[in-house]
Amino acid sequence: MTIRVLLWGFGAIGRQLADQLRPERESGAMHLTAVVRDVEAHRERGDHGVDLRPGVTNVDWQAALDDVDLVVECAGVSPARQRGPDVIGSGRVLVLASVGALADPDTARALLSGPGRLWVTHGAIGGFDVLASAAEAGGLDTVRIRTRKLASSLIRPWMDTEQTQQLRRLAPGEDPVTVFSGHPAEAIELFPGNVNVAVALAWATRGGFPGDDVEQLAASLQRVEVELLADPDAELSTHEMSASGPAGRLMFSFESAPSPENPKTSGLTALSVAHTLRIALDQRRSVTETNS
Ligand SMILES: NC(=O)C1=CN([C@@H]2O[C@H](COP(=O)(O)OP(=O)(O)OC[C@H]3O[C@@H](n4cnc5c(N)ncnc54)[C@H](OP(=O)(O)O)[C@@H]3O)[C@@H](O)[C@H]2O)C=CC1
Ligand SMILES: O=C([O-])CC(=O)C(=O)O
Repeated sequence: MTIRVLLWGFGAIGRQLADQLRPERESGAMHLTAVVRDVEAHRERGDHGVDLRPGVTNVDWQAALDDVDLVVECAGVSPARQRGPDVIGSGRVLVLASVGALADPDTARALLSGPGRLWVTHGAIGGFDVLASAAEAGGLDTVRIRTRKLASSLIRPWMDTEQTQQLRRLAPGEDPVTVFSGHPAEAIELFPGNVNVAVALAWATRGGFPGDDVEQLAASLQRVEVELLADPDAELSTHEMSASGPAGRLMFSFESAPSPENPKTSGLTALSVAHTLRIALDQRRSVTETNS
């Protein structure tokens, strides 16, 4: 049986993901379709073995959804908030790359309340098994993440001229500039393409029992502390995480090669999405077999 997967977002992550899924595509186990805003422009860039179809209007979107079994979001926090609840509402599985969408409590509630199933990717970072185990046992008091990226990738339209110039002029060898310090929900509003990892960390360390997810996540988003640095020497995106409490002191450091197509995004993200998608498919298969 061929599983029909919809890629929602066909940029750096979507294209790298399509390449990662080559074995499934070539064996006929999976068929990939991507909804894009400009089919011709994407065709010129190469389709990576994926069918391209327009995804501009609600009608396009609904038709695409009707034709697939499972959706992989790699479009951005704002589109994930806008259409993610429809995917879950349709009863389909949704694999989420823009984990920052969960920082909004209404979106989190909609994405977690079914009837579809949400899979949250670990994205550009990891170590979530041990962090989740410690958090579930009440073993963490502090959870921190410090992310360093190239200054040019952190310039945002809302910055004033002075801040924009400061980031533009930051030269190799100079001290990094802190562009954000606070909690993930505020960070993701300001830097939606850069700190999904911080919301993913809050999700992983929410603790509690299944069923309390939205409330636990809200508390966890208040506990996680985020620092985002514009670093002129950050050739690789780096994420340093630390957590401490009765469980001990846990430290993780990630220096990830950039995505082949988008230097802002760590290449590990698409690998995480491929891994999560394969787990989701495996689980779906075993449920189908049990029910048949
Ligand atoms: N969890 C994690 O660790 C990480 C998560 N991310 C998340 O993944 C997202 C995608 O990253 P990346 O692939 O590098 O980004 P890109 O900018 O390379 O690609 C984004 C794609 O999404 C499409 N898109 C954007 N807005 C919409 C919309 N409103 N409706 C439909 N399609 C849309 C774009 O379409 P078009 O081609 O038409 O412009 C493009 O194809 C990021 O925005 C971020 O939220 C990223 C890095 C790490
Ligand atoms: O790719 C990365 O290094 C992390 C990132 O952009 C995000 O979390 O949004």
